[in-house]
Amino acid sequence: MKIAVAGAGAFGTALAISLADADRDVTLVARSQAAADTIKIGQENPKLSGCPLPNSLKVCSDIARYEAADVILLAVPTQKLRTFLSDHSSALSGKYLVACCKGIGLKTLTGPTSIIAECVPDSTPAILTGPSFAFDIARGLPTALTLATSKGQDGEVLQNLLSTRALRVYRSEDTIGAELGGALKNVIAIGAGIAIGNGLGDSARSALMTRGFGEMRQLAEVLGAKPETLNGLSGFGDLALTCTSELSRNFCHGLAIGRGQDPDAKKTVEGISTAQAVVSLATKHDLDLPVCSVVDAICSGKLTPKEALTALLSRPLKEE
Ligand SMILES: NC(=O)C1=CN([C@@H]2O[C@H](COP(=O)(O)OP(=O)(O)OC[C@H]3O[C@@H](n4cnc5c(N)ncnc54)[C@H](OP(=O)(O)O)[C@@H]3O)[C@@H](O)[C@H]2O)C=CC1
Ligand SMILES: O=C(CO)COP(=O)(O)O
Repeated sequence: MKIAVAGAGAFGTALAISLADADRDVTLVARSQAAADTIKIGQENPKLSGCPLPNSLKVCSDIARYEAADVILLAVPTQKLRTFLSDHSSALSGKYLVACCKGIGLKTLTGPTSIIAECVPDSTPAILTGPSFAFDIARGLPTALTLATSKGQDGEVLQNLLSTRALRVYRSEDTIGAELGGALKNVIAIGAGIAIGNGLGDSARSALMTRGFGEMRQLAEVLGAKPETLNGLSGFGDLALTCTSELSRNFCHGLAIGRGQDPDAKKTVEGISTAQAVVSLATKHDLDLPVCSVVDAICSGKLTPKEALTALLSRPLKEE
């Protein structure tokens, strides 16, 4: 099967390297010829420097590659996914479309697989998610991910295609649970970064992670996820990674805020828009999600970290 990777950022490039290393027929499709040339000439992507491309990896900006492919990995940020799919819907029809992004679309408050189904109705939507930094995947370090698609047979095809000797893909039919786990953990990771940056300590981080995980499960269940999916790689697994590593952009965004510094606005930090989406979903479904709400309030400048801490600590005491 032919694979095309849409979105020549850090994650798309890492997946393309890993699959080319495993002898898959894979093409990385950059947004512009200039971006493709930069990658080809340097034999590495400046967005993933230090990770050389294997010779077998094809790089181009030719969207005809989507028509020629059987499977397209969508490694564009979630808020850009709808535009990308709408712009290329005819080339993408009839394909396996595997979202590799972690977020909730602000327009419809739905995850990537719903956005795919809406924009390219005759495709097979799937999501690849779970604890994995682009650098780890590109360097062939052991990684385990979840591949979720609503039909088991399609899941098996994709599981076999995307697994390599180092990258172990587990299958699920719970697309909603898998995509919500990956999206929501970014919000909690920003909160964990704020706590650490603000000098609140590891115990505070653990409290935020645990209470935040409860909010992830609560919202996901209301939206139709299976609770056990949140306990797996795409939920708990990715939460643990992202809340504890300075390789995470979401965690580092929080760290900067907690330290009173300006976060790097050029980085892809999915948790900011996801926090906004979560607040809208909480209102719609009448849910109390205090950790996600204060993260959104801090990111949008409505609360300072100190005010957010006071708000959380002064909530009424309750049973766990
Ligand atoms: N980096 C990581 O370690 C991991 C990332 N992810 C997820 O992967 C997704 C992408 O993140 P990541 O690769 O790191 O982000 P990057 O910022 O490194 O890359 C995003 C890429 O998407 C491209 N892009 C944006 N809009 C379009 C479009 N309309 N058409 C084509 N390309 C487009 C950008 O191109 P341009 O520069 O021209 O705008 C850029 O190359 C996120 O959802 C993230 O959560 C998941 C696991 C790990
Ligand atoms: O999703 C990731 C790890 O699984 C990457 O996290 P960041 O987007 O925060 O860098």
